[in-house]
Amino acid sequence: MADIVTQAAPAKINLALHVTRRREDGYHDLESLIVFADLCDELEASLAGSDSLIISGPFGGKLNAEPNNLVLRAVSAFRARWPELAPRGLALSLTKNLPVAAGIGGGSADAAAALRMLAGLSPVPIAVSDLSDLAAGLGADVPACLLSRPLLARGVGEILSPLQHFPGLFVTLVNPGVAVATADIFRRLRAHDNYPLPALPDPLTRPAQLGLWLAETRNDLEPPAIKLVPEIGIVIEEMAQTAGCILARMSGSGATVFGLFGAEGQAHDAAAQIRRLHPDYWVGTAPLLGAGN
Ligand SMILES: C[C@@](CO)(OP(=O)(O)O)[C@H](O)COP(=O)(O)OP(=O)(O)OC[C@H]1O[C@@H](n2ccc(N)nc2=O)[C@H](O)[C@@H]1O
Ligand SMILES: Nc1ncnc2c1ncn2[C@@H]1O[C@H](COP(=O)(O)OP(=O)(O)O)[C@@H](O)[C@H]1O
Repeated sequence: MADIVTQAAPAKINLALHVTRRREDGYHDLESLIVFADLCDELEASLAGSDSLIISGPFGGKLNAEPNNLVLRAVSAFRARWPELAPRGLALSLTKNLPVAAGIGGGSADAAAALRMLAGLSPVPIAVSDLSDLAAGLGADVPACLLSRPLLARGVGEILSPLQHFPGLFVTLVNPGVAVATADIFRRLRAHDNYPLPALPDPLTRPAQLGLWLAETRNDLEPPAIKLVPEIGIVIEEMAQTAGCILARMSGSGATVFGLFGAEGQAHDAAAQIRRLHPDYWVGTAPLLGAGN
């Protein structure tokens, strides 16, 4: 093995999210168009006698390197499944660039990055598809994060259909600095039986096709989240008014809001505008990862 291995953990964005059913187990069936932005946490590791984790970066202070950290949970789950294929210990270092409990799946992306890293270190090949059930056991978003490419997610997030085509687009992400617990938003959700997503254009290659489709969709978690954190609604309105914005919406259970743009310059201008209005908010801009990833 190289002395140090690295894995990027890209931010997840729910471009559309319809909640279609509340299940007996308390979870909800969803239909979601999920994409990933080239804005990432970074996971690094080197071989060691036992596992350890240090956390740094802009949001490192929001997390503890305790056994319930999703990176360590992913390593434990992998080792329990394939004891003979996992290294004896890993000295892990996580650079936390993404806000925590923000609806962009940072923790899920970190867990998925840890699983991909361990699969890559295994002396016997392990396909990403072999990691899916381990991933689902760590969180509803982890299977999607394993793939980190545009996809449709169904069930609680474990039934995945990767898209073969996706237009080149840019996002501006804005987080008002309020952590939102996913379970809290599902608990506040009143309408559980919403209509499913409309069929996607096939092939989906042009931004205009996607824009028309998105106009027919929603994020069903947005109303309860705005009730809890009114800043979300304000940022959505501000983002929607920026030049070239194809869609302004909340991702996941919030509180991060995204603006979708066809041109990088438009996404940067929107970011600058939001930063002027809210100098204390986290604002990021990036291209979306394509279907070829
Ligand atoms: C809502 C979504 C949309 O992508 O994203 P986030 O806002 O968390 O980023 C995901 O479904 C979240 O995935 P993830 O964050 O991995 O969720 P989990 O840890 O498995 O679940 C946290 C809690 O959310 C609720 N939950 C989650 C997923 C789901 N389909 N139905 C639910 O009711 C459950 O109460 C669960 O206890
Ligand atoms: N490595 C990690 N990064 C972020 N959150 C983590 C991590 N490990 C555990 N968590 C916990 O997981 C929860 C969800 O975090 P996150 O994935 O950032 O939010 P969301 O699912 O809303 O996008 C938080 O309460 C956080 O404390």
